[in-house]
Amino acid sequence: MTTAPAPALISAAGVSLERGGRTLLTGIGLAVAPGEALIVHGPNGSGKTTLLRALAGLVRPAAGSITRVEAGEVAFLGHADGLKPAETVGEALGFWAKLFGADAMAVEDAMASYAIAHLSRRGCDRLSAGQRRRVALARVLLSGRRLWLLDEPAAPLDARGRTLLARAVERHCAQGGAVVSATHVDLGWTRAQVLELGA
Ligand SMILES: Nc1ncnc2c1ncn2[C@@H]1O[C@H](COP(=O)(O)OP(=O)(O)OP(=O)(O)O)[C@@H](O)[C@H]1O
Repeated sequence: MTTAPAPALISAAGVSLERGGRTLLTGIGLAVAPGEALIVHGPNGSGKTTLLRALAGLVRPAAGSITRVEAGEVAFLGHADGLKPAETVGEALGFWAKLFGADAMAVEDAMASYAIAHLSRRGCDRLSAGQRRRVALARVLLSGRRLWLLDEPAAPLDARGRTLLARAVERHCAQGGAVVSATHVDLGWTRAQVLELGA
């Protein structure tokens, strides 16, 4: 007996997107099932962020349809890291852990995943751009949500940070999660599907 393939966590069919009255993208179709990653690649201004925001339900398509798992299963990381300057890294991750129902062990794991344990007592206003991004990515990990939508997750990350991100994505997919990421840099996710947007 053959088992039916798992339904996609997110899919889009015939999607058109507009910004400022201008058509940006047309005929976009995609499907990302549990265990899969999709990279949306393209140069500056090609519409990657707009597409990611549409996939997250933050922008309404001008045409076509987008189907995704319920909002409580989606973790969206935009360009902004969303850290409070007055909090330390440990306080921030502790707050989110509580919000997501994660325990102290999960916080430790998330910090270890992005090699930020040594920053636990540092104020978020005293982090470098790459360190802030690592903390924001640790928050995505802590969320325990199945579908990650990541907009330029690696832009400020160094080579080590990108390797850690690739490993976290691989683990997430191996556990039945799925990831869609917009990027104009090489993420090194060798098994990901790629959707190439034009200039
Ligand atoms: N609020 C807005 N109003 C009108 N046009 C916009 C708005 N935001 C973005 N655009 C335009 O939409 C196009 C796509 O922008 P978008 O941010 O989706 O591209 P991107 O591929 O993510 O770019 P980048 O790599 O620079 O982040 C650009 O040409 C941009 O000028």
